[in-house]
Amino acid sequence: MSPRSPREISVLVPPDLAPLYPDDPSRIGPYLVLGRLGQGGSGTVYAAVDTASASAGDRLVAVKVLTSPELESADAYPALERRLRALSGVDPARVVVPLVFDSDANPPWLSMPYMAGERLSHFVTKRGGLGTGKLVALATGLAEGLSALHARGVAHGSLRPSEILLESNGPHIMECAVVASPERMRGSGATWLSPERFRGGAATPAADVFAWGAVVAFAGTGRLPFGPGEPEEIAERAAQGSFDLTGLARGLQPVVGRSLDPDPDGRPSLREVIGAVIAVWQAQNAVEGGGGSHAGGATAAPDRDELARILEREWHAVEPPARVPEVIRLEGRMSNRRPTRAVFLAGSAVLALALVGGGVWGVSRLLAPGQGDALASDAAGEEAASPSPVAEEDPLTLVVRFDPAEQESPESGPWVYTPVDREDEPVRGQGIPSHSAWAEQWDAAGEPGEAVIAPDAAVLCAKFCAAPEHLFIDDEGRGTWELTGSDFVDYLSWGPVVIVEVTFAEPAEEGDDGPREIVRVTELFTD
Ligand SMILES: Nc1ncnc2c1ncn2[C@@H]1O[C@H](COP(=O)(O)OP(=O)(O)OP(=O)(O)O)[C@@H](O)[C@H]1O
Repeated sequence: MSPRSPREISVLVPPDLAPLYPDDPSRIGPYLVLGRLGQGGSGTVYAAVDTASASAGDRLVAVKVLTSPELESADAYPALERRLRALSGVDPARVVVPLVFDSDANPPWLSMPYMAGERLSHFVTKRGGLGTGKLVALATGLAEGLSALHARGVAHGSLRPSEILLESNGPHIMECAVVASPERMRGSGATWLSPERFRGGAATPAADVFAWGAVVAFAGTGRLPFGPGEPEEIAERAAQGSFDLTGLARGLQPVVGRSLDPDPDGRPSLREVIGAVIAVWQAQNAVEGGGGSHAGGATAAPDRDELARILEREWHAVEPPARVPEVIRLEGRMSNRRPTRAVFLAGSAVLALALVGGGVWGVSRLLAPGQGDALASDAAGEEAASPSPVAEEDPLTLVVRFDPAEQESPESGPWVYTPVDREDEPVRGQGIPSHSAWAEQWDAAGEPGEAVIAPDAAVLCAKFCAAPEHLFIDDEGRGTWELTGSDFVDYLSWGPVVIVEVTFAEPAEEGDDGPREIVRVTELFTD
C-alpha cells in the first residue's frame, strides 16, 4: 500500500451522490464541490468538502447556492445577511444552521452540516402516521427547534413536512435561510400556512405555531388536517378553523387544535405547547407503568432533561445508508473566478486614472507619520516614471485592496494588491456593509503591486473570516480575529474583495526589486 499523498484526503460521501452538471461550480467559497444533493425552489444543494477539517467523518458539508425568487430585489440581500447571521447563533440541536455563508457572493451561498435522514413528508406518505411515542418526540423536537429560532428573533415562516428531516438523533428543521413567500407557499403549501400568512402577512412566531399544529396533525394521522383540495379551498377551511384531527392521539388534540386557531392571538405559545406535549407523554408513561415525574403541565417551563428523555426513549428513526469513503485529490484547487489578463489590464488603466485626487481618510490613523506623504506623491503622478510600484520610497505599511478576481495565481502567488485610501470618514453604526459596498468606498491611490504573503504572517481579520461569529472589530474599525498568512492566501482563492492594511518585511538587500513580503495583514471594516 503506497502512502497517501498529502494532497489527497479521505471523505465519507453518501453512496447515491449525484454527479455535478457541466455548469456546476467546482469550488464554492472555501469548499471543494463533490456532487449534487438536490435542487429545490430556493436553490441547489451540493455535497462539498471542508478541506480544513481533520476528520474524514466531518469533512462533508452541504452547500446551498441560493437562487430563490425572494432574493430578486436588491433590498433582500441585507435582510438575508441579517437572517443568516442570526441563524448562525441558533442552538443547532434541532435546527440545521449555517456554518459559513457569503451573502455578498453572486449567487449567495451557505454551508451547513451534512444531514442524512428522511424527510417527514416522505416518511409519512410511505408509512402512514407515526405512533404516539414517536409523534410526541417529533412534536417536542419541532417545538424546541422553533423556540431556538424565535430566541434569536427568527421566525421560520415556511415550516412544512418536506423541510423536516428525521435524522438518527431526532428531527431537524431545515430551510431556514429564506422565508418562502406566501405566493410560493400557496400552491402545494397552503395546508401549513396560517390564514394571516395566506393573506400575505409576515412570518411570525404565531404563524410558526400554526404550522407546528398542521405538521403534527399530518404526522399523527397521515392526512392533511384541512383535507385535500385547491389551495383556496384549504385556506378557506383554515380560516374557518375547520380541521379534522380524528385519529390523532387524544391527549394531543387540544393543543394541536388550539395551535390551528385562525386567530393568531388564540394560539398557544411554544412554551405552552411543549408543556402540554410533555404532560401527554408523562400521563401515558404513568399509565403504562413507566417512569417520569408529573411535573409538566400546560404552562410549566419546558424541562430540557425531560425533552432529552423523550427523544432518547421514543426516537427510533430511520438509519441512513452508510456513507462510503472516497479519496479526494486537492491538486488543481483553483478559484472559479480567475481573471483574464485583459480584465486585469483594463482594471489597471482605470486605477491609473483614479490616482489624481486620491483621498486620505484614515491614512493619518492607519499609516505611520510620513507614509501619507509617500501616497500623496504617488497621487500626484511622481511615480509615473518609476519602473516599479515597489520602488525604494515605498512605505512599509500600506492600505491596500486585494481583489480575489484579480489574482493570477490565487494559490501560489505572487498576489496582486492595489494601494487605496479614502477622503471621507466612514459612517459608523449603519449596519455592516457588504464586502463590495465597503470596497467601493475606497479609491485607488497607487499602481497595483505584487507581493508574497508569509504563511505565518499575522492576520487580523474582521469580515473576511467568513464565519459570522468571528466578526470582531475594534474601535478603529480594524479586525481583531487572528488568522495566519496561509488562511489569508486561502481566502484570496475564493473570497470577495477585501480592504486591509499590510506591513511589508524590510527588504533583504538594497535594490531588491522582487515582490515584497507581507508579514502582517489587518482587515479594515466598519460596523
Ligand atoms: N444539510 C443538508 N444535508 C444533506 N442534504 C441536504 C441538506 N440540505 C438540503 N439537502 C438536500 O438537498 C435537496 C434540496 O433541498 P432544498 O431544501 O433546497 O429543496 P427542497 O426542499 O426540495 O425545495 P424548496 O427549496 O422548495 O424547499 C434535498 O434533497 C435535500 O434533502
